[in-house]
Amino acid sequence: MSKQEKYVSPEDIYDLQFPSDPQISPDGKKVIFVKKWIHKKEQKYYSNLYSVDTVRGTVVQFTRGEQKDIKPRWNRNGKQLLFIRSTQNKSELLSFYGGLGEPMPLISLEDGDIQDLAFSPDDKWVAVLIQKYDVSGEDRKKEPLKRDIDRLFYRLDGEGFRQKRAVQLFIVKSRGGRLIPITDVPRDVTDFAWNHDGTGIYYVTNDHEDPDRHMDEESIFFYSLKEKRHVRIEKPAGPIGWVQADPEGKYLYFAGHFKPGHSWGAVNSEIQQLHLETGEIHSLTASLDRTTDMVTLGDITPSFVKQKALFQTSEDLLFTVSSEGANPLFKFNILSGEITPLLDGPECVVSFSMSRDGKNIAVHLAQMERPDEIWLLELNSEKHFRRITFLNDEYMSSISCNVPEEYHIPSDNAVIQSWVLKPPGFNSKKKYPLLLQIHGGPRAQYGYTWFHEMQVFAAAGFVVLYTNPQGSQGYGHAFADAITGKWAEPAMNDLMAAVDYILELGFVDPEQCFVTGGSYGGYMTNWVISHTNRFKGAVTQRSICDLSSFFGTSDTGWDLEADFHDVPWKNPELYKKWSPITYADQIDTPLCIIHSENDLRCPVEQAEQLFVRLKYDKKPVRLVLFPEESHGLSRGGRPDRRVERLKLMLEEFRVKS
Ligand SMILES: CSCC[C@H](NC=O)C(=O)N[C@@H](CO)C(=O)O
Repeated sequence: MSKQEKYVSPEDIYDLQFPSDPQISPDGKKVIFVKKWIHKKEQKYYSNLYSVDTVRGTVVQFTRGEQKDIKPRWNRNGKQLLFIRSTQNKSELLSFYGGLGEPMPLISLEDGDIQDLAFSPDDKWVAVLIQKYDVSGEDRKKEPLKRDIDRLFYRLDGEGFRQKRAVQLFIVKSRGGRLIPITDVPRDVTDFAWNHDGTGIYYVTNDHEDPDRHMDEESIFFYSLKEKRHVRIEKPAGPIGWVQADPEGKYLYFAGHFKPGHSWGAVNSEIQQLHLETGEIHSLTASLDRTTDMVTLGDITPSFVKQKALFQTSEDLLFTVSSEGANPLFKFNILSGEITPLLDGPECVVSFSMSRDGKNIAVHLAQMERPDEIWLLELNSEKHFRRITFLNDEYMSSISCNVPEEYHIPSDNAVIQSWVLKPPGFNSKKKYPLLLQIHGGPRAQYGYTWFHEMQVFAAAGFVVLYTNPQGSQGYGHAFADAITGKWAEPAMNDLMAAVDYILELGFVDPEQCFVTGGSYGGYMTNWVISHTNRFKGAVTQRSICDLSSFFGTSDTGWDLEADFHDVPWKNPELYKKWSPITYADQIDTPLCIIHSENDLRCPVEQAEQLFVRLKYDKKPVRLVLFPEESHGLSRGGRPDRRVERLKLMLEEFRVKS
């Protein structure tokens, strides 16, 4: 087989390299990053730290072994590097001092998980977030005799029954010593930041008296190390993504909004500047009408990464937003209020870090042309952006694949950004089968990432169409909010407009159109096939078909109230109207239902209901369940199950085409 004849296959996830979290040294000379890898025999993911020299480009493996090494963080003089290591039985905060030798443990826990860390401004202390377990040691693996549930938010997808002990903030001396607890709050501390001079720490928690019914009403506190006192920072109610102190100590910055009670993502998360003396709050990013959350979806690119805004100088704050399939990097000047783009190409800044002088910025970048790599933005006399890792080049040169083409498709009230990925060796005179992919969220976006799943289908001969219909994030508040109270409309209209548009181009066989989607995308797949017979086959994944039962069985199902402004027992008709299962008798499209047995976000009962209903009616339906897996099977599930899922979808569509 010649080099050009090898196409992307499901098994290629074993060949891909997954870099993330680049942390540039204060002098800008090297970047430490995390590289995730798959242990094929064990079918597990591990991660190690690597270092790349920003001048010579040499890459050195910093840590080795079958563990998860994450969150490398430099101190300010660049002499110490801390990171978190998780093994089967331990969670450790490890320290490299002087860059040589074996890392030494600062904290070693067998009864808890270390989740995050940050050096104090003088480097003498480290603040850490830790979740201690309810039970430790071997007992953790045993099932209890019974479970007494006394709260609404008692399970979390990917985790299971929630720990009773919340995530708390601690500090420890950076050279080692006793772990000192800072918080003892009933709910998780979800973010924190040292203040400008290291005399205290800001932290975020939900201290609402009914936090589970008010998950988007979070508070910020300041803990003074000298006075040993917690003070609430007054602000209007609303969710908070992260907090950041300013270098002068005058303001506090955080990401969020003040419209609680809205569905997640329907309102933009904006960067808020709070004047610490007057309490005045001002949104820095309102004029952009974009969310600062990273909501671009991918199956090898991480989504929903928390990236704080970082001060480049005492006047310039750097931050990212999600916009039109991209995640540009912007600079906000505190004095002039001017916002200037630093990176605004068709690409996604997933995360970034800065050298001490702010002139070198290490970027985890996603693009459509290649799987994610680490890049360096140099802001000296001229702006220079260059790639400094080439981890996936060997893989990319071994396969033949296309870059998606972008279309802007008119629909009733909007223009829908869409991408078409053509099969390798595409010939416009031929007619190809079409696969419409529908994303979940719903307030998320497809965008400029190299998407393994899309490439697999293109390699198998499909024209893959993926779009951001109304309800997606990245096009402003009104666009994201357009599906509120409805969910299926106007998204259905937009999706069909996109299919019609592509059919008009003449290279798709209208008799060979297929549809798939996951989560909300699965909901829309169910909706599509219960409202049109134009598709020859469908695969619905981790889907929702009955909003009413979803309300009570999903880990956060009651959040639907924010979307539908009502609850199912008071307005059953509304929930029925927008539930695809209501229209099940209209489904004639052959359907394959894929669901993970441990999906707590869209519980397996959703798949079961749809399957039994269609099977009872003798409709062409197949149910494929994946044991042990949670909602995130397609991007973080056991590797062989990820491969199997793709293979079975290919088989489903191939048999029918
Ligand atoms: C709002 S109900 C649950 C839908 C789910 N949202 C968050 O978990 C969803 O659509 N998820 C997407 C995006 O993460 C998915 O692809 O799983």
